[in-house]
Amino acid sequence: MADKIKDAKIIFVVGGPGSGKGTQCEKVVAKYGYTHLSSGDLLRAEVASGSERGKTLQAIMQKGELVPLDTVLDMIKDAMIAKADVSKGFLIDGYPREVKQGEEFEKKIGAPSLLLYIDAKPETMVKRLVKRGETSGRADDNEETIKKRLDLYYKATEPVIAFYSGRGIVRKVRLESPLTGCSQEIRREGMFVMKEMS
Ligand SMILES: Nc1nc2c(ncn2[C@@H]2O[C@H](COP(=O)(O)OP(=O)(O)OP(=O)(O)O)[C@@H](O)[C@H]2O)c(=O)[nH]1
Ligand SMILES: Nc1ncnc2c1ncn2[C@H]1C[C@H](O)[C@@H](COP(=O)(O)OP(=O)(O)O)O1
Ligand SMILES: [Mg+2]
Repeated sequence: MADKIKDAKIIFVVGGPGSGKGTQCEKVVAKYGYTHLSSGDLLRAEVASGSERGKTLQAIMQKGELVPLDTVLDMIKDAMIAKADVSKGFLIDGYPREVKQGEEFEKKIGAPSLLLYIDAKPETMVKRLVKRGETSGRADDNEETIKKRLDLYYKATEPVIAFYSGRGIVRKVRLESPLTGCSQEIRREGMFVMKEMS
């Protein structure tokens, strides 16, 4: 089974909570037909199923903490296998959250060819999540949990970017509005990323 995804093209999508990972992934899917797998969405689907495992996960996510590595990695792997025959590549959104998650993914599945780093200012992320919380129904889109998620992002997840920068596969995407404030260099970099996807 796992053989099916042995040579799959893998792109990690990393960024803070509310940085726009899901939004950017949708654009890449529309343009390049990659399969989008969001660790948070997979976990929320498990919670929605009402399973015992889902209840345990819900309690962790509500506090803005990370669920156990094995749980999330198994879910991603199963989802990849299910899509292997129809997929030209995978956008893995929200994973790795810590360097150890990246190492385990590479041992069990394979190495990423790119890491898209969705960068945004902390105040932008908080603002977007508070706004999203008005309608999202997500238990973690409240100010207290948002602050915890942000702290954990800087502590645990930012080192992931440094780790993969050493391999030269990190591409930074910064799309904070207004877009007119975006430098030429960043625009070019954005296009470079897209070219590598096709
Ligand atoms: N103004 C603006 N809003 C954006 C942009 N990208 C995303 N948003 C909004 O910001 C919120 C968060 O975006 P998501 O794509 O859900 O972010 P995420 O990184 O997947 O967040 P998590 O699901 O919390 O991991 C949503 O309400 C989006 O509509 C952007 O480029 N500009
Ligand atoms: N790779 C991962 N490892 C552990 N926990 C994860 C995970 N991805 C998601 N989670 C859990 C903890 C997060 O607070 C929660 C929501 O994740 P998310 O939808 O990616 O949102 P965010 O990036 O805003 O924190 O799910
Ligand atoms: Mg998301």
